[in-house]
Amino acid sequence: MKLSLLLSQLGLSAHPEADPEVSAVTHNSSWVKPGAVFVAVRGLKTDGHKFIPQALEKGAVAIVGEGFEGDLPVPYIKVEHARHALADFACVLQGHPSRALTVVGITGTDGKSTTSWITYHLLQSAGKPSGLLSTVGYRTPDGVLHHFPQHLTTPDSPEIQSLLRELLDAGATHCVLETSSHALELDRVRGVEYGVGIFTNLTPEHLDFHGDMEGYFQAKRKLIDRSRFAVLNQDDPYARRLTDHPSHTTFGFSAEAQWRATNLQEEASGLNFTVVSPAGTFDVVLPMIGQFNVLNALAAMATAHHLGLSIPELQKGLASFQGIPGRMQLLSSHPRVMVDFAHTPPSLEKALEVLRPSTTGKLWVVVGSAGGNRDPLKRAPLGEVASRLSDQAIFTEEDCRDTPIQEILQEMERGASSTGNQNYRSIADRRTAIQEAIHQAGPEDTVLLAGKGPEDTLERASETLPWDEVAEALQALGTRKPS
Ligand SMILES: CC(=O)N[C@H]1[C@@H](OP(=O)(O)OP(=O)(O)OC[C@H]2O[C@@H](n3ccc(=O)[nH]c3=O)[C@H](O)[C@@H]2O)O[C@H](CO)[C@@H](O)[C@@H]1O[C@H](C)C(=O)N[C@@H](C)C(=O)N[C@H](CCC(=O)O)C(=O)O
Ligand SMILES: Nc1ncnc2c1ncn2[C@@H]1O[C@H](COP(=O)(O)OP(=O)(O)OP(=O)(O)O)[C@@H](O)[C@H]1O
Repeated sequence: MKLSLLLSQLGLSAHPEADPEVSAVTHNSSWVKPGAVFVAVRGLKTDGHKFIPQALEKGAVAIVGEGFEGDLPVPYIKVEHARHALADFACVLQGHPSRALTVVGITGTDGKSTTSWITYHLLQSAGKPSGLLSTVGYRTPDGVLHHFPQHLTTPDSPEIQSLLRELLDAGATHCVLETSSHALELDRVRGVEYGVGIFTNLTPEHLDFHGDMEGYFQAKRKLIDRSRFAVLNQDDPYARRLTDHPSHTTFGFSAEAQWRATNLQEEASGLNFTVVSPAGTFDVVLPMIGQFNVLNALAAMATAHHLGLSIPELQKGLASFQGIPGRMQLLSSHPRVMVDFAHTPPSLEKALEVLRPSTTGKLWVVVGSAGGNRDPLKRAPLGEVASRLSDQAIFTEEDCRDTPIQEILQEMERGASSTGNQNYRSIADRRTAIQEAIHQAGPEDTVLLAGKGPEDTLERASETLPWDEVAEALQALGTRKPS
């Protein structure tokens, strides 16, 4: 697109001296490719204007900024708000893809990824070709999971707009977009037109960035304010403040919620409950662990119903949900084997606490701690949590890198010994440790394989081995003696 056309679509005046062809826009000088417009953003750590020379060296054909003194060999466009300009340029370059998609935005402190994945699955399984952008990666309508080069929940506006374009071109009619408070505050989603906005909950997090809870709430509420339809958690006091939205529904356990769950039963194979809703009263099965997932499922169902799914489609979709790769992923029921990426003491604690109530037999955990310079102080606390909250803990390798594995295992055992329990041992080889746990577990036991989750490598000394935790677990289940 010619720069003059781009500028005219944005209501900015053209530059008579040159009219280059523009192929992309970016705020990061190191990502500039020939033909790109570089937008200099005054950031929290540094000022993008300092990197204009680097952007020019890399082939930028125009510069956008809030104030630059000096001569430039390419057109310079002065704007009041560089982050707005970044998003606006990206929307125009990609042809405003969100206008042709039904976009579902999901925000909240917890449950964004899970709710996003369930919503995507419900839409897909009802035949609505959909895309998904979440912390875990993005999925195209063919179901393939791709990973972002950056590890952000919601990437920057040029990446969002080009992904929405990619999804539209791949035939998507709907897109589920996990929308972080950082993205809302930093205008990464400016120009995205949301059909539905879901608010899961709000508890203290990221207060260094947002200042206080009110600032955090005000950032999150932007999603709801700009969505045509809102899906709000009736059980959450912050979400309840948004019920003045002119077109909304609510979900929760409380009696006032329009979409509510009753008769909840948590079994080894998952959650069974009855949904009472404006669409009707019906039973559902969700193959997930953790009662908070009932709320995530209710939000996803309320959204999918608003977008036209019938009760049988909701029931069928929920029952066939396979979880998020490596996040409390349920692989079998007897014994119940779960793969989860929990690799810090608090996340391991939470995972074991979630599994305990629905474990009728023993609770096993296989867990390691990374080597190299990766947080050596967490090794003993991980051992302590594993021993305190499980019945049988097996300590093993987890990317030990150049640290001798025995050193890591001794630290984990030292932490475990502080509980006074005798319920732990170490098996250095991860494959053997997984086999041992799965082979020894009784049919009513739960085995949590923690720490690796969806990672695809295992780093051992100077070697990087290919690794697939789910495949390892399935292999061990396949060689288990029938019980
Ligand atoms: C705190 C935060 O969100 N920071 C974001 C912010 O960065 P910033 O303003 O500090 O940027 P800066 O480092 O000061 O640099 C200023 C400008 O100079 C540019 N620059 C800098 C260096 C250089 O060599 N060349 C260059 O062009 C930068 O690209 C930037 O445009 O603006 C950047 C551009 O939009 C973002 O990429 C960056 O996200 C950083 C990478 C980040 O880690 N963010 C995390 C905290 C985040 O956003 N997390 C949320 C949610 C997490 C959750 O819910 O758990 C997420 O959506 O992932
Ligand atoms: N609705 C919920 N309410 C409270 N806690 C939840 C809820 N859903 C999930 N959790 C907890 O939060 C953890 C993270 O869930 P999820 O990945 O869905 O959240 P998230 O907001 O997307 O976070 P992230 O962006 O890090 O993925 C889960 O492992 C679970 O322990």
